[in-house]
Amino acid sequence: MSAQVASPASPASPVSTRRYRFATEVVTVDNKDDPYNAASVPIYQSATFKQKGANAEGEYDYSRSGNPTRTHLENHLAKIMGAKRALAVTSGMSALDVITRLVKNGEEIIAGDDLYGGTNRLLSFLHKSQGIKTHHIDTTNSDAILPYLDPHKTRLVLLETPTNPLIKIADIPTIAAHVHEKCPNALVVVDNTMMSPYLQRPLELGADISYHSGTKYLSGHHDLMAGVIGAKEDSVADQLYYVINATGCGLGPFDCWLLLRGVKTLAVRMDKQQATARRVSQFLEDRGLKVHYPGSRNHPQYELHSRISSGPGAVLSFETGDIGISERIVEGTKLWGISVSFGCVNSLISMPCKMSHASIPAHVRAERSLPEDLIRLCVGIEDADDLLEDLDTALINSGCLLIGDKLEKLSLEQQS
Ligand SMILES: Cc1ncc(COP(=O)(O)O)c(C=O)c1O
Ligand SMILES: N[C@@H](CCSC[C@H](N)C(=O)O)C(=O)O
Repeated sequence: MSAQVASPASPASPVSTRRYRFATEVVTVDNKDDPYNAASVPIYQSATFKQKGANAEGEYDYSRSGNPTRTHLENHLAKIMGAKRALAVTSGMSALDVITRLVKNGEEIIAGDDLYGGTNRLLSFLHKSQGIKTHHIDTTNSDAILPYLDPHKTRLVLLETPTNPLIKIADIPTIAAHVHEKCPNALVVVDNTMMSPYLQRPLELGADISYHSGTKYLSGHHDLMAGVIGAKEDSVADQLYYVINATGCGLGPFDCWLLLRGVKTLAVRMDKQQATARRVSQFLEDRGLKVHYPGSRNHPQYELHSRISSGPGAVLSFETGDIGISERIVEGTKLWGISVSFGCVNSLISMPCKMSHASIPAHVRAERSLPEDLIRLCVGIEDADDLLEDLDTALINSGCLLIGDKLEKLSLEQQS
């Protein structure tokens, strides 16, 4: 791929339209041009590609600009995301960094007030380093954005839905319609990491760009870092590609290969993880805990989420009302690994305020009503009964008392 231009005719451009259902398309990687009919796309572990002559540049010259393994991955991702073109970069944060480079000095971003800690950090950094302001709004209220939309300033509207970690839902079609009506030059960007393209399809719901931390569900095994950007229009994809080549954050061949391998099992992994997550959510609600999960009919936006997605996914969070109890629950589990991140085949447990969201200053977390005792669960593919038994033991041993079916906090006297 030429290093000089963001070529619309680059090998990453042609995208076949989806012909089969998702579970079929995701496992069907187009490799028909392979000279040896290799069943798995090879890893082109090469930084450079030779030319036949000084004026005879081939399809690829340098892996920062393009690499055949990356092209296969990007074409496959574009197909499953319903994107005109997809681009693979070194992490989810790198994907957001590339996207925010479309914002010029003096322009503004609008984002949610519940969002991944690293995203908040990057937006704060943009403000400090370049004066690019972000307005944080409540994305559960589709009209909350209206006073902030400015056709001369608004460049990006960034939605996480469900949000990390409070699992709030944004009405993508309604918000996108507001944005496009009032600010024709603004781009609606959806972080679709928690859902994956299997469960939610932002580009079909009105977004201009959808991006993912490929570190999570797309790869599924926590063995690589990656970011994926899908654009609805070639003109936007060309600008993003230009930034990727200019800054050198394209994903390396081995990680492209790992991601291409991992993504094939996305649908089966997600089905299993989601089925168990539904049980975990019910189990916690039955014990009287406040659970945040869009698969629960008690979630305030259950109907909305059911309209814009085809499932609730496998990340949920819950409150205990007491930081000490939460710590004991997290540390009392054996099967649930204490770890940041989600989307892995192994189940994980964490306390966002101490881990993934610790970079958000405590007073900002408080202003945004992020509970310090919140526990986040990322449900894996283990046996569901084992996971529930492990959680049950940790709950009982945490200082909670089971009264009937409900957990009650033990008084200090009772604990001693
Ligand atoms: C919702 C969300 N978006 C983006 C990211 C960033 O992804 P990465 O860790 O791959 O940079 C994360 C987590 O890190 C996340 O939770
Ligand atoms: N130390 C890291 C924390 C990464 S959190 C990863 C993931 N998005 C999650 O929500 O758990 C950092 O500061 O970025």
